[in-house]
Amino acid sequence: MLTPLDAMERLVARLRPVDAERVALHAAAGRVLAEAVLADRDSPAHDVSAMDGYAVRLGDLSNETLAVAGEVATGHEPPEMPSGKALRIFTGGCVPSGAEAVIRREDVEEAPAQIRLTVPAETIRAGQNIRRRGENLAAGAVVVEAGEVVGPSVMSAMASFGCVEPTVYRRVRVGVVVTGDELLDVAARPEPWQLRDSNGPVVEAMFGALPWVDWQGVVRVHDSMEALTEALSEQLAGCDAVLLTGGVSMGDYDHVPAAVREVGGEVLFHKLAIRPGKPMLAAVGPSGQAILGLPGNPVSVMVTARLFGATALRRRAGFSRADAPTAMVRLVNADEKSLRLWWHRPVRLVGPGEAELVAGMGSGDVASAARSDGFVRLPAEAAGEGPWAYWPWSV
Ligand SMILES: Nc1nc2c(c(=O)[nH]1)N[C@H]1C(S)=C(S)[C@@H](COP(=O)(O)OP(=O)(O)OC[C@H]3O[C@@H](n4cnc5c(N)ncnc54)[C@H](O)[C@@H]3O)O[C@H]1N2
Ligand code: MOO
Repeated sequence: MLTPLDAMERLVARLRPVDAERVALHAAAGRVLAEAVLADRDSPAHDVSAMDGYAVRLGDLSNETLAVAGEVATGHEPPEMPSGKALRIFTGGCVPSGAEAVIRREDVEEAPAQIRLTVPAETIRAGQNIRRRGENLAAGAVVVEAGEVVGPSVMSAMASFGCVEPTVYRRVRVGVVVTGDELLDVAARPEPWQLRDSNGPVVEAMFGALPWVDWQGVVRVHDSMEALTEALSEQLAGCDAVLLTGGVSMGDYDHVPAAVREVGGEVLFHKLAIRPGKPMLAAVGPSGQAILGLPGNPVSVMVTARLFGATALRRRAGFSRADAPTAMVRLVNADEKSLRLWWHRPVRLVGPGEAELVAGMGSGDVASAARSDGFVRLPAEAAGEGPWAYWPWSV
């Protein structure tokens, strides 16, 4: 049986990013860059002061005191450096040509029109407290590669380098088909043989509000081949990725594998060496859509959506790092249990790099899962405290 690592590789290899579009900078927050951001000028664009202080020529420091000729005004072209005098300068101010160092305010005694050094003149070196033009990056260089998400740090660079209308991937249209005759709306009062649909809301909570997702909604269908095929092809017509829940294992009413084939899906894998979620299916639709059949048990849906759903959507969204695990944690209450499958166990974070296993009754136990922050992965046959790869439930 396929390992989750091989399955992930197969999935990523067969999916392609959606098209790109240009958007205004403010609308690019949270979106994925489809083109690299380039520096439109040197950074910094001029030699600048790293401190509040005084710009000086080194040769003038032998004098006991130095007259202050004026200041370098912020936001203006710097004046010429006068000889035999200092210029007051502020952090980020452009260093006048001819100035060789900036002396910090706290290293001088300040009088209204002159300064006196309070540190030995020999300790002031050429270039001291000056950040050189282009020392961060030269004009034309790549600041951020395509495939990165526009978070606060990327936004800062884009604004600084005048990226007025960046090219980003368009948002990935995601739809969901939830299957099961036993399922009712959350507002319903179920009989003991019925259930409220929790998988639809779970998948929506995981992906629906992401800035790079265009949420197309959840449709619920009965366990009939006709109803399922119709719902799936309707969702595929308007989506870049469709997630199905339930109906993917061995039961007489598990129509998902047949329906996926019926609508022209090419199955990439069906059944993985994982718990929970072993019956999982992945396919590619006729126009490159990601199709995932997530096993119906609620915790299986949470785990497989977080692992394979997130990766498939990120790949379609254009992320260069589609399947990076987020962190490693050590278990503070490890046991010696292991499986011949790759085991995903709910945990609660208890400290930096530390997590606690949350006891539960398996993949139908939503009450226990609700006390966890995410899950760890133990490879087949592995046991003990780890550290293990950890995924938070939230993407
Ligand atoms: N003979 C076998 N039977 C099963 C196997 C197997 O390998 N051989 N695998 C088991 C595993 S593991 C899982 S997981 C389940 C997954 O099966 P399905 O994807 O076909 O899921 P369903 O049978 O439709 O549902 C399973 C379970 O989850 C509940 N469910 C379904 N949808 C929802 C929803 N939207 N909200 C809340 N709960 C939901 C459903 O009522 C069932 O209780 O198969 C095992 N069987
Ligand atoms: O592995 Mo299933 O996914 O037990 O619920």
